[in-house]
Amino acid sequence: MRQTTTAPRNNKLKPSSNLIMNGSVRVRVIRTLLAIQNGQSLSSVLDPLLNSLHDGDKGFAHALLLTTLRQWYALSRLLDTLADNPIDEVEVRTTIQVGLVQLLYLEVADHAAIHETVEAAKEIEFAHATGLINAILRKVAKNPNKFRKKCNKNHSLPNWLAYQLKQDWSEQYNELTQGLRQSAPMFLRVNTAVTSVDDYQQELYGAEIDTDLVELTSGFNLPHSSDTATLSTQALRLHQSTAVSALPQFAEGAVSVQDMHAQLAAPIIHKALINKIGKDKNVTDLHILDACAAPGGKLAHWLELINSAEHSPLFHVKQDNAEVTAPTSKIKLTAIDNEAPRIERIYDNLDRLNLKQENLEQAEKNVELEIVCADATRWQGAGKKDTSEAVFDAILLDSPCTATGVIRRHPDISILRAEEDVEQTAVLQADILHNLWPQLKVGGYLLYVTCSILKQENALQMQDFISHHDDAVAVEFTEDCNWGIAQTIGRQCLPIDGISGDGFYYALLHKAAE
Ligand SMILES: C[S@@+](CC[C@H](N)C(=O)[O-])C[C@H]1O[C@@H](n2cnc3c(N)ncnc32)[C@H](O)[C@@H]1O
Repeated sequence: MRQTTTAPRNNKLKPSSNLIMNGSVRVRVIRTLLAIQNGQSLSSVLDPLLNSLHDGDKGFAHALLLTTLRQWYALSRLLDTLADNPIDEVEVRTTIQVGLVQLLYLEVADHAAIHETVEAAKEIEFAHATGLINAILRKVAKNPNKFRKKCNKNHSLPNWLAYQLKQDWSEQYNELTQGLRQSAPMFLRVNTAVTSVDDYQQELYGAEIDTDLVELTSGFNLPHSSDTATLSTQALRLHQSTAVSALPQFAEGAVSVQDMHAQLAAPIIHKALINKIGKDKNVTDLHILDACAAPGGKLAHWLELINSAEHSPLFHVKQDNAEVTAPTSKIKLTAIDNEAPRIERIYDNLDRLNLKQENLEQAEKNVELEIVCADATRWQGAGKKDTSEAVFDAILLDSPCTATGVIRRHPDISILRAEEDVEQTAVLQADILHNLWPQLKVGGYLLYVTCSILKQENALQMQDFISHHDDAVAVEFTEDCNWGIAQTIGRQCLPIDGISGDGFYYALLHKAAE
C-alpha cells in the first residue's frame, strides 16, 4: 500500500520566515532548519548562517546543518520510536534531531552534545521540553551503536519519494537510497580553451590538492548513417572538497566547479551540432539555443568548447596541416531563463571565465551571445509572437525538474518537494518541449537534460513526447557510453556511491523531415 509522508509535522510551526541569527551555534542551526521547514531553500539560508558565525564555528555549523538534513527522515522515524508519546512541536522535534546527529554522526562528546542541545532548547524558549530532550538524548548516548544501526537501516527520504524510487529503480533501490544520504564529491571542469586537464591536475598537485582524472566516453549512432559519433570528456574529482579560493587560477577562469555528469551536456550537443554541419556543407550561420540556462554552468562549457580549437572545428578546420576555410562564418548563441536574479549569475560566471561578448570578439571568434529573460513555454526565438519559426540548429534544454538527482548536494530538497510537484514539473517540461520543438530546424538536435532520477520526468517524458511528434527521433546512445544506465530512450545516471556524479538524465532527439 502506498504510504504518505511522515515528517515534518509542521502544524505547530510559526509562519515567521525571518531568520534571526543570534544565540549559540546550535540555536542558529535549529533556526535555520525551522526556516527550511517553513519553505526557505538551503541555498538562501546557508550564507546568512555561516556569515553570522566566527570562522572557528563555521565548519561545525555546516556539518551539523547538512548532516541533519541528509539524515532528516531517518532521524525523524527514530525519534518516533524513542518517545513514549508523539512529539508534535516541530521546534522540539528539530532540536532533538540536532542532538541525535551530534551523538550518532558527528564526533561530539556525549556531555557536550546533550548539555548544549538542552541549553539551545532553553534559548529558543522551549524550556518546558528540556526534560524530554534530555531524557531522549541520554537514552541514545547509552547505546549509540544500536541507535545508529537502526537509523542507518532504512532510507532517509519522505515515503512518497522512496516509494517512487522503488517503482522506478527496484534493482538499484538500496544502493540508491543509501547513496542519497551521503555527501557528494566535488568535481572540476577545466577550461580547455585556457589550459589542459593534465597541466591543471599537476598544478593542483603542486597546491597539495589531490584529484582523480575521470574520463567519460559517450557514443551515439548518427541518424541516417551507419556511423557512430564518439567523444570523451575529462573531469577532475577532488579527494576532499575545498574552498574555490584554494583552487589555482580559479578567479582567472581556468576552472569551474561542476558535477561530472553535468559535464556531459555541452560536449554531446556540441558534437551533434558538428555532425549537423558536416551533413550540410552550405551552412554559414548557425543559431543555437541554451534554454533554461541560468546560472550558466553548461552555457559556459559550451562557449569554452566553441572557443577551443581542439574541440571546435567550427571555425578552424585543418586538413593535411593546411588551414582550410572555416565551415561556419558565424554562431549566434541565445541563452534564456525566466528568473532574472539567476540570469545575473550567468553574467558573473561568464565574466570570471572571460566568456563575455567582448572576450569572444577579442578572441576573433564570430560568436554573438544573446541572453534573454523569458518564459520557455511561450518564447519565440524568431521574435514573432505566437508563430513558431524553425530557427535553431541545436537546442540544449537543461529542463527545470524536481532536482531529485542532486539531493546529496541540496538535502533540503527532500523536505521542500511534495509528491504533487512531480506531476506539475512534468507538465512544465512538456510545455517547454512543445514550445521549443517547432523552433528547431529539420536536421537539428535537441538535447534534453534533467537532474532528476524520476522516470516520469525522464524516459517516460521522452516516450510521451515522441509519441506525439512524428518528426522526433531518439538518437541511440551506444555501448561506448561508460556512464549511466540505458533507458527506453536516453540514459540515466544514478548517484549510488560516494564517488559517483549526480543523478542526471540525457536524451538526444533528432528532427527528421515530416
Ligand atoms: C536545471 S536549471 C538550469 C541550469 C543551467 N543550465 C546550468 O547549467 O547552470 C533550470 C533552469 O530553468 C529555469 N526555468 C524554470 N522554468 C522556466 C521557464 N518556464 N522558462 C525558462 N526558464 C525556466 C530556472 O530558472 C532554472 O534556472
